[in-house]
Amino acid sequence: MKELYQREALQRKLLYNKLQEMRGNIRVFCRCRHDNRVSCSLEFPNDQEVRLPDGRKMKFDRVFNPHTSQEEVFEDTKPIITSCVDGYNVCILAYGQTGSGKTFTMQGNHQQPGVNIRSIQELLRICQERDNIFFTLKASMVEIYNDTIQDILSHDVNQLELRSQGNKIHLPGLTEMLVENLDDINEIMDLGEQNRSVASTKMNSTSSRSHLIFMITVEGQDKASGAVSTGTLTLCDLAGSERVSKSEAQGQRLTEAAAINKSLSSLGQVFTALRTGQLHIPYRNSKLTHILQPSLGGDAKACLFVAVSPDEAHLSETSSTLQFGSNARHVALGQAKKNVREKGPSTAWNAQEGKSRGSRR
Ligand SMILES: Nc1ncnc2c1ncn2[C@@H]1O[C@H](COP(=O)(O)OP(=O)(O)OP(=O)(O)O)[C@@H](O)[C@H]1O
Repeated sequence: MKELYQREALQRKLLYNKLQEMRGNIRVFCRCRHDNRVSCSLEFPNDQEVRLPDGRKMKFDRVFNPHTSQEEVFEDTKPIITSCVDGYNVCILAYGQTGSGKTFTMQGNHQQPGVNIRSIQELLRICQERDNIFFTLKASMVEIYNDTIQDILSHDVNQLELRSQGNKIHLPGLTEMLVENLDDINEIMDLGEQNRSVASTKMNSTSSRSHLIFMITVEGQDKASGAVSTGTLTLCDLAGSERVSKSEAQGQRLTEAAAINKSLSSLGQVFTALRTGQLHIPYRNSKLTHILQPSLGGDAKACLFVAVSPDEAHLSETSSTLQFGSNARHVALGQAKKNVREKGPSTAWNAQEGKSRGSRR
């Protein structure tokens, strides 16, 4: 009986995912962080609902309670992420107030790696498995601080200008690093972390006051047909979403908070415009939404993590974070399209060309 129920539940879940995929809905996952210093103010009646102390229930595509492991979180995200190997643009965003577990979910730590590292590992595994295709993985990392974009993998942490052409965006001078194995991943992560802390010290700020965007481009050339597919995975750890009035910010902190609020509300406006089918989508209202345009612009797949604290003291932020996620669930990007070119010279670097580090776009 139990087995039958589990099979049916799995079947329902697969059908639901298929339907969401056809509509192109943004998948929204809610994760409540673990914190043994406080008792949890939220309840989790099942794996799709969260109940607030006032009795309100919010529904998401998946709810992860404070005891959910990094492995379990990744398992549910994996199918979306790995579709970039087939030429889709995929975007994963983490939204929530400071300290709610966004960085833990995305970056994690050495013992409990998060979505970022697990994603590249999984992409490398799939690329190795498909031996009829030459794959090239390249990684870039940028930080958006006070509406300026900084290249976190360049040694002098260059400031970058954003150029756009239709739905495409370009960041001339952006550092791209070739990823071939686990050592490359660790090297890139370490360099990013080091440069990020140098940059934030220079700016007298903390890294949680900026948005971190990690991009992985997967280019594959079919050895037989020559067709080339290009997929991009954009992993975005957003700055904390708390309100200025609550943080009582002044001076530089106030400027930072205002830039964060502006960019996060631009993100909300983009979601609203997409949800209500407006002709004009205001991507250019902030660097954050502008850089994310190809990932939210109609032919991509997107997944939003809303991270919340279990602490009763943060209930009002928790409630507004959950509301943000709930609104995003109704955003339909349209059915995702693959980026595949028939035959043609690949820009993919294959093994014979050797390793090109720190090459530029
Ligand atoms: N699910 C979890 N299990 C165990 N510890 C967690 C979990 N989520 C977060 N933490 C811990 O809580 C602390 C704050 O988390 P984290 O830095 O990820 O928050 P954040 O939302 O990214 O904050 P900020 O906006 O300041 O960057 C960290 O010490 C982190 O290790």
